Amino acid sequence: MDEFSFIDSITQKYYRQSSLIKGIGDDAAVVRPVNGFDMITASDTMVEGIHFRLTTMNPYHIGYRILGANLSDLAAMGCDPAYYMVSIVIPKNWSQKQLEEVYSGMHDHARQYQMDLIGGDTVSGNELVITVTVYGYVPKNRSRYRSYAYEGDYIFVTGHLGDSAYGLHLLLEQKKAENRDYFIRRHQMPNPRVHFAQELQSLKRLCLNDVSDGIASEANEIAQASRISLELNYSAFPIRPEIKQYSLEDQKKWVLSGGEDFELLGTVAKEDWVKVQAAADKTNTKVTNIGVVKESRNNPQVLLIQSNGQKEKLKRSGYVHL
Ligand SMILES: Nc1ncnc2c1ncn2[C@@H]1O[C@H](COP(=O)(O)OP(=O)(O)O)[C@@H](O)[C@H]1O
Ligand SMILES: Cc1ncc(C[n+]2csc(CCOP(=O)(O)OP(=O)(O)O)c2C)c(N)n1
Ligand SMILES: [Mg+2]
Ligand SMILES: [Mg+2]
Ligand SMILES: [Mg+2]
Repeated sequence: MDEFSFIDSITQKYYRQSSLIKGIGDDAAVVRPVNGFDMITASDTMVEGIHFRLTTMNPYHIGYRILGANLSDLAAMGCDPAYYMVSIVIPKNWSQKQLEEVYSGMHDHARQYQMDLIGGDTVSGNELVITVTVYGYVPKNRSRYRSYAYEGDYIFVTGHLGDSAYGLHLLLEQKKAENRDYFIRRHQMPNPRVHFAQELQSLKRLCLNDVSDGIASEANEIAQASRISLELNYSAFPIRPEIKQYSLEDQKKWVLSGGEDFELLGTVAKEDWVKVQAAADKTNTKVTNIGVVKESRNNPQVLLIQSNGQKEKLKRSGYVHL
């Protein structure tokens, strides 16, 4: 199949979003945003050998996960997903079927949020590299910045931490384990918290960051951006019992800096905590209060309170590319 029939094959028969004027097929796509909304855009890349190996993910998972990583950034801005664009470098030894599976993973994930594929680029090369750019809308001035944490806020996190990194560990070590399939699925098919964040759009102020590199990293990003300190209670962290069976050192490696949880880390005024709990109930999302925000303008940092009450400075220990 040549490049042009490939593009034909991935073009949607119809589009779901009413703000789309022109999708795939011209020099660029055209969107007419609705008044009263801000447009949000984010981009993430997956590279063979860095984000996956053919032993850790099949082509369907690659598609599902790359859209998931991008959706997670949209969720962290509190936004409604609308569009995505895909730029792909395809290795010469990849079959048409493998390529179709990558797109099928993206399509299936996109359909859950009524997103449309509106463009991209196709190039051949030596290893698979896929970049997805997403677009969405948020009611004017309701974006959820990392700089929105205030002294006295409750800190919360969705879902469980460490599942994906533990799943990757089981895949790489080819280990048998209790509920192995669950952890592997959490690695291969993440569940970004889009609906939960949408449900909170009525809140005037909310600070959100998605956990892609590891909570140690994202918590520090919030502390720096908001110029406050986060005090986190390790004993309150939502960690699966299968992970808790391991030594504290192993646990922390997965839970604090394993990355790819694609959960949301947030802070909210104490009086709005009940609204966060209600949004969690409504969208079937687990949410856990894991600490409080402290004043610290001159020395923003993250402190981890151990089960014995001792406080330790939590450094930015998540995944770093360069
Ligand atoms: N190569 C780049 N060129 C321009 N902006 C970039 C580049 N890489 C990252 N960014 C921007 O830097 C910020 C942080 O990026 P990143 O750490 O990848 O965010 P996230 O972890 O949320 O995906 C974002 O605003 C992103 O758009
Ligand atoms: C084979 C393999 N080795 C290691 C990892 C772990 N890993 C790769 S990238 C990454 C961090 C998340 O990716 P990044 O591109 O930094 O996402 P972003 O923060 O930009 O959303 C992690 C934990 C993996 N997923 N697969
Ligand atoms: Mg990124
Ligand atoms: Mg992010
Ligand atoms: Mg990201």
